[in-house]
Amino acid sequence: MLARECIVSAPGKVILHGEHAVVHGKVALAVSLNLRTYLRIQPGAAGRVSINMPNIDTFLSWDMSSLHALLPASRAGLQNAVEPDAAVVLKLREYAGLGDGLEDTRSLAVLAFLYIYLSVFAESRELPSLTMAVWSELPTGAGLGSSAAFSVCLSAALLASRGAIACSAVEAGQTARWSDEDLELINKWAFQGEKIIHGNPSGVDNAVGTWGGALRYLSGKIKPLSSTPVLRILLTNTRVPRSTKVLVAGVRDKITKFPAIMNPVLESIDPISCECERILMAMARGPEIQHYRVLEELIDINQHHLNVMGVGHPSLDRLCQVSLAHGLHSKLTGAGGGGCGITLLTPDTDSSVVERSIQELKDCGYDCWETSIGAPGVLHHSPSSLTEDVLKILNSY
Ligand SMILES: Nc1ncnc2c1ncn2[C@@H]1O[C@H](COP(=O)(O)OP(=O)(O)OP(=O)(O)O)[C@@H](O)[C@H]1O
Ligand SMILES: C[C@@](O)(CCO)CC(=O)[O-]
Ligand SMILES: [Mg+2]
Repeated sequence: MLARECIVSAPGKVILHGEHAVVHGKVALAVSLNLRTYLRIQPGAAGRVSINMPNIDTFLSWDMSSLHALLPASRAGLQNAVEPDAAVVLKLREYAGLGDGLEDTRSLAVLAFLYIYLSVFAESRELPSLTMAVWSELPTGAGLGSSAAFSVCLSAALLASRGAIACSAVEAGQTARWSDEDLELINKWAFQGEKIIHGNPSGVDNAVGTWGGALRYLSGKIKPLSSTPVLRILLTNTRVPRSTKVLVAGVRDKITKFPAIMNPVLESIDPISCECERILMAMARGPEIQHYRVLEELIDINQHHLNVMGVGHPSLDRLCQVSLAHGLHSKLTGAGGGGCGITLLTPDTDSSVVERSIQELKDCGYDCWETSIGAPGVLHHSPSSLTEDVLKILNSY
């Protein structure tokens, strides 16, 4: 049985530049979003573990004795988040009665839960009864880091329940952050969750979900970009469903098939991200309209590269065309193949142009809204710090 309930949240993210290339050791620039995933675990009915994930229409409950049989034989220790191996994942799949289709990414959330739950409690050999509920403001599987926000929440809540990171009660109406050391551990386990959901993640999405703000990410090295200008960004969800796991695997296959063509494309995306970072730093010292012109060009150049990598989609081409007709520049964000795109709004963009663009994109059947970026990373919540809507949803399970 758990000692008490634990409520956490983590933000989604927008990748400005470097998606896909970052999986292959190139730089990515990413920022957190003001849309969050909320997760609560609380003591459950004795002898049962129940998970409620309304965003993906998944509600499951297991008997504790059957879960005990799945505990890994080795106890690698909490500090060394262990990579899920294929045999373990297969065993969990069979246990949960899940098919092995690449397409059904929803089932991967169940696997991520089982894997982190069993691993985190493996050492104590005592599995607690619990009930988990997750609710997200993020569209699922649309390029805004919903899988990472979910994995970060899962990791934080389970580590806190295990007593592996601080879990003191939060004052009414307040939220609390964890120490850097605790955040490192949350991020390590969230990365394992992402491995189950993405196959071969770079780690950039879970880093943003954990630390929040703006950051530069390169091969596991995270550099916070503390002085970035306030950028106005339009987010468009084409509502075309896609799976990051499938898209990342597709890019890997293309690189294997055409290394001499694809490696230079990756090499060329790297300086796009670096140039963007340089401009953002210059803008933080004093933004000029010329900086925005460069950012717009970088967006166009990167979008072409992403198309060459095979992660474009006609719905994203349409987003680029519609926004460009109003003088605005867009690119896909996240894994592409549908999902979301970003459009840069500049100080010389008239508000009527923004309104017309939003309307035209909505007329295409897309969701479109101006977003705000730079939200805090993973948070520990008191129940009264949640909005009534979120609390109502979490309380209904
Ligand atoms: N709120 C949620 N509840 C349960 N599972 C979730 C939730 N949000 C995301 N997931 C899991 O993440 C999967 C979607 O992850 P995927 O990586 O394909 O998209 P994304 O993270 O939204 O986009 P990107 O990786 O491009 O930023 C879902 O199918 C599900 O397994
Ligand atoms: C496509 C990708 O680069 C970003 C997905 O948000 C995958 C990853 O970095 O893990
Ligand atoms: Mg994802």
